[in-house]
Amino acid sequence: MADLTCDVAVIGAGTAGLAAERNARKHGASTLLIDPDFAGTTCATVGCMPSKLLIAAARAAHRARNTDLFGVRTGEVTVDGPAVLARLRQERDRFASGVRDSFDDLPEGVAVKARARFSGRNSLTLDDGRTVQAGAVVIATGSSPMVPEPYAALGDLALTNDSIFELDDLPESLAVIGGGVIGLELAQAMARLGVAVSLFDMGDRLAGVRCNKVHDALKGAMSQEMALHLGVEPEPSEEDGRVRIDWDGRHQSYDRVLVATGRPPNVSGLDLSATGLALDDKGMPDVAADTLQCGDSPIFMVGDANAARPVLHEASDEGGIAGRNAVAYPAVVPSRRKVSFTITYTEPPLVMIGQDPDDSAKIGEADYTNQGRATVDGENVGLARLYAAAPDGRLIGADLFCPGADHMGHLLTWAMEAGQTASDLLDRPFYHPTLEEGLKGALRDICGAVPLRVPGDQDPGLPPGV
Ligand SMILES: Cc1cc2nc3c(=O)[nH]c(=O)nc-3n(C[C@H](O)[C@H](O)[C@H](O)COP(=O)(O)OP(=O)(O)OC[C@H]3O[C@@H](n4cnc5c(N)ncnc54)[C@H](O)[C@@H]3O)c2cc1C
Ligand SMILES: NC(=O)c1ccc[n+]([C@@H]2O[C@H](COP(=O)([O-])OP(=O)(O)OC[C@H]3O[C@@H](n4cnc5c(N)ncnc54)[C@H](O)[C@@H]3O)[C@@H](O)[C@H]2O)c1
Repeated sequence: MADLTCDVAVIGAGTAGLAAERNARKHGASTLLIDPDFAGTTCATVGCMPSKLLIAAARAAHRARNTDLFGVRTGEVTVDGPAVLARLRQERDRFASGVRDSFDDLPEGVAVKARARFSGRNSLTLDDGRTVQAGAVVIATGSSPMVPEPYAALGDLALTNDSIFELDDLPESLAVIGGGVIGLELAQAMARLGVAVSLFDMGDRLAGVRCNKVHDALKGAMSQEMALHLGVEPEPSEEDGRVRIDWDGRHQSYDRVLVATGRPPNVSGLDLSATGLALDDKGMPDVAADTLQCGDSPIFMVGDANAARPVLHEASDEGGIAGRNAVAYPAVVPSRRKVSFTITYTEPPLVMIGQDPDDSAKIGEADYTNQGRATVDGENVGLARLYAAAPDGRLIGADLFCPGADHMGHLLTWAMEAGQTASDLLDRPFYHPTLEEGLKGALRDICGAVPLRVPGDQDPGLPPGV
């Protein structure tokens, strides 16, 4: 006899799990939300929010140091590391406590403070010895930093996103291992805060950028702010209380090392083999993207745990879809998934939207190195590449590394969601002088290549600098 029973058990009280539990309860289910800590989400505590707070401080320092261009003299700019980190933690703690307050709104008995593992398809064992029998289970256990053994052996000298925001002061020097999203965002922020940063990646691509031209622009910009070592195998060791990195017959010492080599899903402690699901060589079941169901089982997998779209808004969407389907099981209903959209908060931001362009795609390009508004603001760097399907000219994807890419990326994603063409977008008003105006050239390229109507009553000239 199980100690606890419910219609839907959700494992993990992060963004995805909270959404799943909420939606299952909204659809009439009795629910349990199981988490060992209820500490707040990864996003609020060690992810999106503290990293963006660090980036905000870095932006302030960078702007303060770069006023001469405008004839504005500020004198020497100093960065007070403890003050930067104190503000970061103060705001971060407010975000995290907001999430923790939301746990108090859960109905009596829903929150179960324990670590869960499967003992069968519909049954869980908790680390306090209790058992749970559920009609359906949603796995929302998130992901954790992977720390390769030689870095783990460095003890406190090795940082991850779990520990870097707890530092009392900024290090003088930092090696960053991994040029993925986390490595890139934090490396640039640290460099702008005055830390001497070297970034190492065993691959040749930063942040998985798919477009060569965009990658060249990103790499060029980053290499001006940090020492960039791509396609190398860094080997760490401890030397006189510091971190020594050896690579390609060279070596250098750093105060600390940030390990940003990926965040695999938290599945190893779940005993998924007890579910009878077929598992791949990474121990992962097959998860349907439109229902979040594992095979035809009553088990659903959402957020970073399924490793498909490990960003916040997708974790939230997936939780919602799985929560509803867990109640409806076995009559699950597929949901339309949104156009994929990621922003890496470098400066300028790096944005990837939608599909890879195949050979038939029509491509438009906008150069921001001489664009009007970007030049006015002294931020003229990078480019935007837009992809459209032939023969109709529908926008299907984009890669941007340019000022304002985080905002323009939203406009483009929304246009793709609406099935709009390059011509449709050109029919919209473009204010002057804006970064959005820069996209006009790319949209016209696509209209010419498809070919597609360039709105007939539109002046083909461009205002200064566009
Ligand atoms: C440094 C960093 C910066 C980021 N920046 C951004 C950003 O700017 N924008 C963006 O969109 N995304 C960003 N992300 C990604 C985003 O934070 C994640 O995609 C999102 O938080 C994942 O939510 P989740 O619910 O899947 O996992 P989590 O919030 O991690 O929740 C998982 C929960 O499962 C619990 N758990 C684990 N195992 C068990 C078990 N066996 N039993 C019970 N409970 C368990 C954990 O305690 C945890 O509470 C960032 C991530 C990082 C690390
Ligand atoms: N702005 C955002 O939305 C945002 C910000 C941060 C993180 N995230 C999420 O967090 C996830 C994890 O990010 P991440 O940057 O940790 O992982 P990642 O998988 O994006 O990048 C890891 C990098 O580390 C390199 N690497 C792995 N092992 C190595 C080794 N031993 N030596 C040298 N290089 C090595 C890989 O080649 C890769 O480039 C991302 O997929 C992203 O979804 C999102």
